[in-house]
Amino acid sequence: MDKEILRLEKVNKSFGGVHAVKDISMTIAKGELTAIIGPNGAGKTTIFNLISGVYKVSSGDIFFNSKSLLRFRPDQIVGMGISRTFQNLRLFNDASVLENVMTAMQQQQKYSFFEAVSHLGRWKNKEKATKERSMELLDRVGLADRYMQEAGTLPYGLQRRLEMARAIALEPELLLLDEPAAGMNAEEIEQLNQLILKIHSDFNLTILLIEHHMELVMKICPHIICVNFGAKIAEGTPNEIQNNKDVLVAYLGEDD
Ligand SMILES: Nc1ncnc2c1ncn2[C@@H]1O[C@H](COP(=O)(O)OP(=O)(O)OP(=O)(O)O)[C@@H](O)[C@H]1O
Repeated sequence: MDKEILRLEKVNKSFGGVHAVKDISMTIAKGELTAIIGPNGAGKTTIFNLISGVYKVSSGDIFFNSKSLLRFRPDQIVGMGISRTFQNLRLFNDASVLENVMTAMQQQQKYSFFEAVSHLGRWKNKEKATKERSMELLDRVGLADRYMQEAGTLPYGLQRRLEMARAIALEPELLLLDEPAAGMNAEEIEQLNQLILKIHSDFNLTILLIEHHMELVMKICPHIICVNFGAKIAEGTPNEIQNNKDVLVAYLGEDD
């Protein structure tokens, strides 16, 4: 395996009586495009919430670039190089597409209000540079022609695209995508697959994505991990996963 970027070691998470994540271990190599799949309620989003520091593990450890993440807050974890999207979009609906990306980019640059007022000239230059870089990013994700539009008025598929642009604006090494295809039609999903492949190579990212629908990830993710009832039940290539008995059983009876 190439150099490891993320490792989960025997991670457990319980909410009262619900054992949502059971003894999960996994290793993601730098530059990989990996999917975590599993039926509804399998524990996928909880795994993301543990990696991004939203929840604390009940036991086990999570390493990013060989450093344990357990004592860091979510904002510190973003600063270390992990950003994410959410199943339920978190955009500034009344702000423009460009402003949405600029806000994320400025968060990453971390310049304070005092710096802004005391170095007005420099701040203006930064503002200009941020705007240019945001436009470049919007161009890469195919939203440049919509930059003035209010985010909330974009078609749903494009709102998901914008949310991805905001996550990329935080300049992550590892990008976590939480069900990026949720609510999309077949054509939007095909476009999304192309976009994920493009940002993966354009931005030199490691991508870990969660998906409920197995067939969506088969085309684009060479490394797939399947979870069910909180535990890892299979890991391998699309071909190995497709032919894994436990995976087929986990998905049997699923009607959507
Ligand atoms: N904050 C919480 N409090 C209590 N239980 C929770 C909490 N978050 C998740 N759970 C429970 O943990 C289990 C796993 O949920 P999780 O959302 O991680 O599954 P999922 O695989 O992401 O499902 P989906 O595909 O429906 O999003 C479920 O039984 C869920 O009800």
